[in-house]
Amino acid sequence: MQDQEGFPKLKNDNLLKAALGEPVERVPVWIMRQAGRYLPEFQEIRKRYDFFTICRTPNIACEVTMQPLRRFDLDASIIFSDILVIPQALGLSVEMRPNVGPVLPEPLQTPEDLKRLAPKGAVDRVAYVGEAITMMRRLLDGKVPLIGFTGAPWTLMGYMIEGGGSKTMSKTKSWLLCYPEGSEKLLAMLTSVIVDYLEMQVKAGAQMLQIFESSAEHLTKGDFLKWCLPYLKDIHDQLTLRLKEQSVPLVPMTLFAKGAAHSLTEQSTLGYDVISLDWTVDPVKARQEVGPNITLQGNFDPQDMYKTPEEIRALATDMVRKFGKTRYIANLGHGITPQTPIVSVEVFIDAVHKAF
Ligand SMILES: Cc1c2[nH]c(c1CCC(=O)O)Cc1[nH]c(c(CCC(=O)O)c1C)Cc1[nH]c(c(CCC(=O)O)c1C)Cc1[nH]c(c(C)c1CCC(=O)O)C2
Repeated sequence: MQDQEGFPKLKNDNLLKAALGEPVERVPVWIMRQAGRYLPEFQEIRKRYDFFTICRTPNIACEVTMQPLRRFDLDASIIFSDILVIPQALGLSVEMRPNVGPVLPEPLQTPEDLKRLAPKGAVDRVAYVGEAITMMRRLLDGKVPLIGFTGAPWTLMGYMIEGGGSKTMSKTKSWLLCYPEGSEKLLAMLTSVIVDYLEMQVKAGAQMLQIFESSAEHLTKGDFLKWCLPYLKDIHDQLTLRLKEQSVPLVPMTLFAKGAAHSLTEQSTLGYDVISLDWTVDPVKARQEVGPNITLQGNFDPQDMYKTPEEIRALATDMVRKFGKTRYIANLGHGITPQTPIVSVEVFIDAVHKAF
């Protein structure tokens, strides 16, 4: 592991400039889940290896991270991994079943089960993510910046209690109601491990960080403010403090709270440089709510990637012009879906770059 120094010089820094509000040569664009099942070359690798084997093997993780960069004129890379490596590091088993998604066969049932979790040493059990990040920085040779990421506490808590994805999150919501103290304890434990994990990623070479609160959409505004926001603030503040204490340069941080457009103003007070939006939010309205000093990211509807190239070009151009050239990073409003045509991605990226 090493500090940011000693890596190849960055050639395309539009992403980092946009995050910090500096002028850009072109609007930077990347795609959530850009390394994934819509790419035939990913499917090929996936036939040969189990999902978490790919995550745990730095040279395979790097190969997969590189795949979309070979095809597309992207302005960022994101290290190949998954948010569920943290529940795994805490001691829960997680399987990735093809066409089903993640399954945790022994989820947490009551706060008694918190005893089964091992926060001590958890970050050491995801050291392979740091190794992949360091290896990737060398392979990238400064082509584009490398983003590290984590799931946010509420989203991870949901998978750990539901035992997988859930349409309602009813078990997790009943924890909030029946075991408020146990819920707080779990969220605080996750926050602490996440701060260690992000610190490790920055030291390994991550040049920007994204926090995925993908399951915010299940909560009312009141519950989002109570069960997500304080932990998201802690993650930002504790990580910042920790890096400053060690004189490690800070990196821009992005918050993606899917379905939490009801609280954009509140999100903008947490200290994050970038707020990532899902597709339900109007760009102009989002800008009014967060003010001029936050960068916005998003928010093309992933389903619009199934429209014709002409329609995609028109919609993407319109989106980028509404957000404006500065303080903006183009992306989808959520992950790209498996059947998306490759040509849609090409047209989307080209439209972003040509919008101004
Ligand atoms: C909720 C969540 C997960 N994982 C992630 C989130 C937050 C983002 C979001 O909300 O989409 C984050 C994630 N997962 C993956 C990445 C890789 C980096 C990248 O963006 O290219 C990232 C950033 C790889 C992946 N993670 C997963 C795949 C597909 C797995 C396979 O090959 O079977 C990939 C490439 C599997 C996964 N992992 C997860 C689910 C629900 C699923 C199944 C659904 C799906 O496949 O899209 C948990």
